[in-house]
Amino acid sequence: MSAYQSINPANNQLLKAWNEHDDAYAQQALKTADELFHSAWSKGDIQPRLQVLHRLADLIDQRAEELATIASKEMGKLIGQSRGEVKICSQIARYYAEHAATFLQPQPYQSDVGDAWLEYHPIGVIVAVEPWNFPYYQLMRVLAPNLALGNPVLAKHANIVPHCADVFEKLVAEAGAPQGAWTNLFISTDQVADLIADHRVQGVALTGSERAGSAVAEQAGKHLKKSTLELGGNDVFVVLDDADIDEAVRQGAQGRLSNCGQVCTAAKRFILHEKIADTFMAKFSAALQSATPGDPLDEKTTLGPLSSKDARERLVKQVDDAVKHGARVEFGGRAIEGVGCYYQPTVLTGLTPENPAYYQEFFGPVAQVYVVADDRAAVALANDSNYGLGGSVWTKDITRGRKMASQIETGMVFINSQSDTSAELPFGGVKRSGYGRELSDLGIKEFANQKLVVVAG
Ligand SMILES: NC(=O)C1=CN([C@@H]2O[C@H](COP(=O)(O)OP(=O)(O)OC[C@H]3O[C@@H](n4cnc5c(N)ncnc54)[C@H](OP(=O)(O)O)[C@@H]3O)[C@@H](O)[C@H]2O)C=CC1
Ligand SMILES: CCCCCC(=O)O
Repeated sequence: MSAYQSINPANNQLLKAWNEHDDAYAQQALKTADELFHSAWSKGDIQPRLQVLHRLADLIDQRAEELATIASKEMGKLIGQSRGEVKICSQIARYYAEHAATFLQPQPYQSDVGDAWLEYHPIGVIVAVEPWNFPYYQLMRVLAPNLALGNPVLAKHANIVPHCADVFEKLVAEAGAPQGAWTNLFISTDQVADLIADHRVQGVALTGSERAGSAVAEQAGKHLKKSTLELGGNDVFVVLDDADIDEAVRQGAQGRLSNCGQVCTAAKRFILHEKIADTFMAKFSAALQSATPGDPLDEKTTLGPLSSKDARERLVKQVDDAVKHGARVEFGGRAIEGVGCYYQPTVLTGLTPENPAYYQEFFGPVAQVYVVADDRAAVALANDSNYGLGGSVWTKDITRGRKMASQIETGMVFINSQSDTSAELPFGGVKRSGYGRELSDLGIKEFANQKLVVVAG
């Protein structure tokens, strides 16, 4: 049976098994992509490439409901959230269509050596290895900047979202991109390693687990290829004593439950100032427990399933282990019996550094809650993590919030908002959350040859 299967996690029904691609197919895809890189498409005028992105954005807008429905059926995201993901994909495509030419303008450097400037050139074929949790957004974050720059991309998507992978490839072709600009490959991890080793591949972008990131980055490093990694996160949601409690509760519950908690930048560790902890917990608990499980395609559903049986089994074991090591379940803590991969909204307290779960990301509707006495303790707890992706701080005193944001060791911090993403904002982390930045002017330069040219004075 193929590794690539569309299975609806709301009812565990097999929708379709997709044929895997063999080595010959992957090699042909690489040959086509490399030939495209050496053509006028990649090295010539940027405008034809930007026109494709404009048309892609329009196509996505026109087919938004079809695309959203495919994603919700294949990985369980609530239909409204799938619509939101599709919308940001067209935003990203349009953003690079409108701004890439400016980002890639030669940048002058003042120098006594002579008249100096930096040029931005594509480097070649890029491999993209992407996860299921945002089945279109993760692909668009790589496609848009690299298509604008001129790097062809070979994409290996997660094996549980093949329909999303297939329809994305078809959309890019329908938007007018030549064959080789974006190729979806239903291949194995070994075949990914073979591609990374090939001299025609110049870089690899991965979003996913530390395990996958470590394996892919090792292969990239071994073959001296540039890589970017966007891995897990264990983001804090710090609520200080002067916070807007009701808004913090609304966004904290939304953040923990969105996409059934399967978001790398979701609020996961709730750090509450002791003066407001009881008030926040009462409202937060009510908000989490009010979530109603159901069919992700039903607008009334507020709690979808986890993405797969494996994802739920992992979460069940992870919470059970946390309890074995001393964590307290304030409520939830169990799989929801019945059809589908559902899990109860859960709050864990009493986690100490001696409990392995203290350092773990819960990729599901499971919140860790901590109470602290002051800002210093909040920062110390926030930074006691192997991850460094995002985080949010809630306070009416913006100076206080900015100070804390600067002290939290992550790649992104939001003040008075849950973590978010938008095409114009750099996205990425530090520590075991990976390296590199996607989106914004930074994302288009990660796989660019930033070439210095100097005319001697
Ligand atoms: N940062 C983020 O946005 C995300 C983070 N995660 C993290 O990953 C954890 C597990 O999720 P999971 O779905 O297993 O994510 P994985 O990391 O296993 O999958 C992400 C992608 O990497 C691929 N992959 C996995 N191992 C290798 C390898 N050795 N070489 C090449 N490609 C590889 C997967 O392919 P295949 O599907 O075929 O295995 C998939 O395309 C989550 O609990 C969460 O912590 C998960 C999703 C998104
Ligand atoms: C809306 C936030 C997107 C986060 C993408 C991720 O989980 O990697």
